[in-house]
Amino acid sequence: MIYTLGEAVYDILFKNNQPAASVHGGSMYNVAISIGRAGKDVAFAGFYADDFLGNQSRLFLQKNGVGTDCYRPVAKAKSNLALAFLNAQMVPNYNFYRDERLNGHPFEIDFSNAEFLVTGSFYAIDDHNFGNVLDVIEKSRKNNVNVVYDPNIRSKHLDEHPERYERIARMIELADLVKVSAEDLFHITGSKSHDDWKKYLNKHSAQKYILTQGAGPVEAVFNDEHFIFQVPEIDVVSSVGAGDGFTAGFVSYGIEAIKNRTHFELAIERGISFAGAVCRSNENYIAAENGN
Ligand SMILES: Nc1ncnc2c1ncn2[C@@H]1O[C@H](COP(=O)(O)OP(=O)(O)O)[C@@H](O)[C@H]1O
Ligand SMILES: O=C(O)C[C@@H](O)[C@H](O)C(=O)COP(=O)(O)O
Repeated sequence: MIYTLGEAVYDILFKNNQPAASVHGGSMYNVAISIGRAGKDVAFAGFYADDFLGNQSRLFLQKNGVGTDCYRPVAKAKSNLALAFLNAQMVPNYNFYRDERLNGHPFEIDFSNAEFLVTGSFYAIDDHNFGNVLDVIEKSRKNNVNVVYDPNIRSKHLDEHPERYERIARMIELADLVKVSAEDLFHITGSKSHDDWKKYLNKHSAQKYILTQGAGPVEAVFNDEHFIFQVPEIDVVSSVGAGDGFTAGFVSYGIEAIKNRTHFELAIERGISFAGAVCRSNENYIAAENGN
């Protein structure tokens, strides 16, 4: 079983400044849907508003084979929204509208059958959620569940909040695998230099990490070994959820992905293939028929 933990956000996609599509989203929600569509055991842990969109988000998880026992309603809350303004390269710039009542709730997760816990994004470092997410990560580690962390940082989330940098560093230190994008590392380190990024990740003891760079190559480190993977050229319809698709492909490969170097490489190839499938549609996840 793979658990993904985070927030549901309803994404409204704008192209040429006009609404073009709307989909259930939120980084960890997207990861869960792709894994469910790939036919693997997965559950999403989080809290949804007990309104129309919130209830639709639960039904959509269930329809796609994602367990919802740890997805709990919050009475009187309103669903979170994100406006995603896509540029000519189909890369989003977000405006978020969040209801604070969805934050600050503790999780109850039974890790007895779990292989992976995947978490990250703003949700995990928010003032009201960080302690609860940290508790889940510590419990996962005690139960030998592999923790995958994706910071998924939008610049506005860090501005003038030094404590958030510390929280990201703490999560990196605790994770078994860090999946990070070039955009994340730029926001976290303030630098565009690969050397600075490596120093930062080493300083926080990231022994296994994967760096995605949009259309640029995927770079990965497995203990002391370094790998580079080219990404195929594609016609991008929407890159919202591309990184989440990558994570879904990687973890749905299976536990060997982070145990063994050869499987690590194969799982990255699978991640690239899932990410490409996500980019080719307006949805934030792979299409059900891409699931093998
Ligand atoms: N323009 C693109 N062309 C081809 N592949 C892409 C493109 N954008 C994203 N991808 C795929 O999605 C993966 C994750 O994209 P990236 O933009 O780095 O992450 P995120 O969505 O987290 O910002 C990339 O490694 C690549 O496989
Ligand atoms: O959670 C967010 O930050 C935005 C979401 O609404 C969006 O669905 C998303 O997570 C996209 O993530 P990506 O993989 O970094 O494109």
